[in-house]
Amino acid sequence: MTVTDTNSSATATASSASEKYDKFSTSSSATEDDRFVNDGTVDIEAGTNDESYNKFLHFVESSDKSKHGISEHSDTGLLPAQIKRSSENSSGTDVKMASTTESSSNNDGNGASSSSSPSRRRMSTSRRASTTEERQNPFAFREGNALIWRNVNMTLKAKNSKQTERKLLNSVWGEVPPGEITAIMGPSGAGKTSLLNILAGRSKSNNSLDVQSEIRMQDYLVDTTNIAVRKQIAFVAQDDSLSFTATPREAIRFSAKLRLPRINTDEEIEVLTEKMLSELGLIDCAETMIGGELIKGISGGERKRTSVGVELVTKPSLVFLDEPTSGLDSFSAMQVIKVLKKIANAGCSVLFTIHQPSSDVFNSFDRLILLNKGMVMYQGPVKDVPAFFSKHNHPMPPNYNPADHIMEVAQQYSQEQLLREGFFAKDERNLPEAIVPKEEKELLESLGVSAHGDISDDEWKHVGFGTESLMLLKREMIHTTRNKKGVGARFAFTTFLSLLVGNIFFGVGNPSSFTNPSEFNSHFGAMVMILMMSMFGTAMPTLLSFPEERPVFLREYSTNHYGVIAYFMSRLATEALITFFQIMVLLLITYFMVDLQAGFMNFFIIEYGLAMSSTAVAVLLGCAVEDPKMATEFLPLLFVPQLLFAGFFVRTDLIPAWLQWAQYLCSLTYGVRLALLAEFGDCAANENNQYYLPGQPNICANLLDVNQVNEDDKPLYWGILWGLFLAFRLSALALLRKKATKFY
Ligand SMILES: Nc1ncnc2c1ncn2[C@@H]1O[C@H](COP(=O)(O)OP(=O)(O)OP(=O)(O)O)[C@@H](O)[C@H]1O
Repeated sequence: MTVTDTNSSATATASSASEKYDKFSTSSSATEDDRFVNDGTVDIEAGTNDESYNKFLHFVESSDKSKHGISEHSDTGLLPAQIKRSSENSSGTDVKMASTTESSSNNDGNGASSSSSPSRRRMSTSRRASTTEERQNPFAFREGNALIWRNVNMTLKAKNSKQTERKLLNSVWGEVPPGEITAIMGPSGAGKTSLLNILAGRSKSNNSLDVQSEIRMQDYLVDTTNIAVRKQIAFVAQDDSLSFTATPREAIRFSAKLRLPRINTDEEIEVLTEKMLSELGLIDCAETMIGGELIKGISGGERKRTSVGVELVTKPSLVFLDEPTSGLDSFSAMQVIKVLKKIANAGCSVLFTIHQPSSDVFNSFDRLILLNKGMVMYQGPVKDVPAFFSKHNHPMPPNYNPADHIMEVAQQYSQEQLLREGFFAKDERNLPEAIVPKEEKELLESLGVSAHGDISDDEWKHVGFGTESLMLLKREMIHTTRNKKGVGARFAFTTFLSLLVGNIFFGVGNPSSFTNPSEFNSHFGAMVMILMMSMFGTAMPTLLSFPEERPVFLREYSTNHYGVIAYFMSRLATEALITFFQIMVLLLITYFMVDLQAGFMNFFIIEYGLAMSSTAVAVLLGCAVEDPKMATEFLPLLFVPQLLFAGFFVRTDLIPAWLQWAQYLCSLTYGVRLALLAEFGDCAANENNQYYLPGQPNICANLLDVNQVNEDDKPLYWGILWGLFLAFRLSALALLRKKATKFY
């Protein structure tokens, strides 16, 4: 496939768009439009044409600022705490939001300047024409979202009266303008990742931490922990949570297909994917599996670049990256930074943390936020760094990496001395009052306009539930076939254990050689053993695999790949298929070796129902725990109650009354009852059965009686078995959805 450089067209588009911005910002129409309600918020529903936006702009800029202030009556559910704080802090003056693209050259580390507000301009654009060429271009123009923050505080709470609280971030402030790349640097432990996580909505107050922040996208006050807002931010985390059986090409294509509007054809997505791979130097390894602990795959650097590609291919307008160059050699690091620059040139706001950049990499940043012990030591354009450090007694040594120099200053001198020398400038920006959107929809409409052009609402939407489910299912199937070690081990163990059980209980199911009751007990024992094998053999891998795949799911869900239901359904379909084959293997060996009496298919259906039902419990437990190691701790919780309440160690009516309800949660109980009816139902009904011993009671009937099995209750047993399946699956779905939405 040929890959052409289309960046020039992106630049051309960008400049035409900025002309458009300028035109908007000089608009003089001053009448109040019907779309603007009295509190100054905009009614998106009423129309989004440019003329209306011009009016809105003029209205915003000329009317009483208090109209745009923070409304105590906002029903968005966003930032109730911050609404109050913002009202208190707000200057109420008529100064526009700082745009750092034109920062003054005598910057004193506070990066504030006074160009026209990017956020106001941003509101004035509509979806533009979208061409195939644009859709195939990873660097097509998009309308960036300025991110501005202040008063970001993070405090480690004191655990007891002897401890004191520890400020991890102290009144941190800053901004990420569209069209620029902003690096966060600082010594280890300075708070870089903490700041990035707070801005990206991935950190929130909890028992040990107190987190406060005031974050704006454009002029809108936002709660980035709100999942709807968080989905607007592309985030590349430090740990690359990628599906380990996918290839870089598949991972990037998957992200593009699910996250770009449906107007993008498969062909366009193919070209886009190839361009992204080429830009990131991933063509050579595009067909190699990403790999993980069990499978050797692409290198760490290639994995990192794949993570970057997965996010950038969606043409985000705001992207955060946590150490995108860690583990990369200087050439690859520069390659990544160049791609970030191109994305920024296309209108995106880019913010990332970085450790020890080379001087070339450092000089290619537009802006720098230098954190030291949780405080902003410097904030502003990178080109102003040498002058700033010289002015404050630490001139750059000649021929020295500026990044090394500023890190040395930050680490060698005490915070008090640096304060005396004039570092740690206070936030002197004069921000306008923030707008609190009336509805979440209003905020999302105003932030969500992107590079996808002037297209209909239908084409603008992402792919639907059907495509999401199919793509997920396809990926799950590929994962299963490629995960040879994992799936292979599952089938190998099943075969081995089946052969073991088959040999130990060889022929015990055949009553023709029956001479004494102990042989009958072996028959019953073999049946129960096969049931337990099918149950634990399928539930255990599921319990362990769910937490393993959890980081991938959480990343993809929180970055708008698909919904929880589509994910859940595709997992269910894959599990159902694997379970089918696993039970088939198990029964093909044990059924015939043990010589069971129930019909093969009859027994298969019971085994399958039991396995699916027990897997549902495993999925629920798997959703509840956060890491695979913790999942192994949960294994006894999966097994022991099943054995206790199954009825073959102790009759269920002998269990204390206050605990008897638990038997209805144990699928093994009902699997055993159904299997007993299938295996021994006929002989229980027939006094002269093959197990008959003269002078002895009907032992088949006795076995059913001891286990409280009643032929008439068969539909009830099936109902409970499938009812448990449904109940546990739905609970797991609800839990997963809750966890995904509250993922920090
Ligand atoms: N959840 C937490 N509980 C306790 N302390 C925390 C927590 N999160 C961060 N910290 C502390 O906050 C400080 C800043 O951590 P952070 O990871 O943000 O630093 P960093 O600048 O990214 O460091 P590095 O460059 O080493 O990754 C550290 O001292 C860290 O121990």
